Amino acid sequence: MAQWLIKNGHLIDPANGLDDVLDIRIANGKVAAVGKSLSAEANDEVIDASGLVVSPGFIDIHCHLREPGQEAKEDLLTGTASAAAGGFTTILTMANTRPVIDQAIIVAGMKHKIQTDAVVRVEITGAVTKGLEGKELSEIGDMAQAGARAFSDDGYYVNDGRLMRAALEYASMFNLPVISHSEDCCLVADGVMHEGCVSAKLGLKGRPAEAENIAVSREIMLAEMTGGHVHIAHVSSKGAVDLIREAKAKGIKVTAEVTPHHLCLVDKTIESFDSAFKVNPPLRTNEHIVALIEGLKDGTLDAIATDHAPHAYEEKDCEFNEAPCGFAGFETAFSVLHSCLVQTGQWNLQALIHKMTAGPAAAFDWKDRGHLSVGGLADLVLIDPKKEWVVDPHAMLTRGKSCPFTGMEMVGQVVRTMVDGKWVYQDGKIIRN
Ligand SMILES: NC(=O)N[C@@H](CC(=O)O)C(=O)O
Ligand SMILES: [Zn+2]
Repeated sequence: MAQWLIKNGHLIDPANGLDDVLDIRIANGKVAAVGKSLSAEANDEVIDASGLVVSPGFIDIHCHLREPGQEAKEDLLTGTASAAAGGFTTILTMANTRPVIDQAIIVAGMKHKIQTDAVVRVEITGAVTKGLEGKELSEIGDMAQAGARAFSDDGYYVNDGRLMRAALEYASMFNLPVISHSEDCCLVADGVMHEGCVSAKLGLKGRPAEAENIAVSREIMLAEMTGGHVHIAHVSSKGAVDLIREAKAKGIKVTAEVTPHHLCLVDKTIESFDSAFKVNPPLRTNEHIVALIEGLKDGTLDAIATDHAPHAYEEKDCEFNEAPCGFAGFETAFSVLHSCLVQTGQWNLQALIHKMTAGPAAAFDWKDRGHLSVGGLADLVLIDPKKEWVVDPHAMLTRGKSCPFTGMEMVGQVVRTMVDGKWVYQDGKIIRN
């Protein structure tokens, strides 16, 4: 197996408190050494990482790989290639597939397919309810035993509080989180964008922030009642941030994530009627963005998650009201946040890397990921923090070519990704080992 000595990079490993120019040696798929001026051993291939940032591989706890069943949108090959290009070495894929991942046998089938097709580590979410129908609990225990790492009906709120309570109780027996897509179904009904001045002006039906706040409060109360771990997906409202902050202070087991698009885009973009901006929960306003950034800074929000939700271009290429929600997110995530929040002085690179590595790992208690400890997994990325590029979805590896960041100028990009001690991505290309 190849051995690597990556020299002179700016190594940022928040879990280990490292932020310095350091060398790192990789051997046998593990981190063999981290330190100043390490000397190459026989068989080491030396990489000069001067000017580059070396980070633990990113962890995405919310994505949609569309397999099984919707391969026109994405599959394990294209989805994990896209993840590798974005610097993600572990991703958690959601259960809203066809068929829905709601039985142990489907989890097992996915695990098998992942072994042959995936270039990054893929973890699996099982559905909370059978067929995501919100009527009957799925076989949570069986799926946990088959290797599911979380449970979620993402795409839908589990409207029946009794089912959500039971899901939290069962999942907690396996120490696994239940991930909530928190939007009250009745309040969002057929809304297509954030409810506010812009939706009123455009005459489009709204999804109020209150729908999210109400949904989040129930989840917090059920987590307190059951002692289970609830994780709030794609937090987008100020009210939700406040509720989660309060719940954490009380010691309730709640964790939360925020997406790059909710941090960097507002509802006003929809004045173009471009369906690339259509997503659930919807893009909101600056007031919400300020609260989300505050939530990241004070630890209320544990992780950045992409909610990579690709659709075939033809599906998105239609009237705003008719278009499906969501878009690809892996290949823009780091660059968008680096350009939009770090370059503008609102945040710093160390904190951004923390929320993409140690943050998600700690939220889901994935102890072997999100750090570059000696003896640990060699999952890492090299980032060129100065690289300038323009977002062009047609140059991306995902099949989801509709992207709300199209044409935006970026500063900073992932240039190499290593999983398990092997390079899987370099300068625009996937390396299949
Ligand atoms: N976020 C979205 O707008 N869409 C997601 C579902 C989801 O995460 O809610 C999808 O699967 O397309
Ligand atoms: Zn969702």
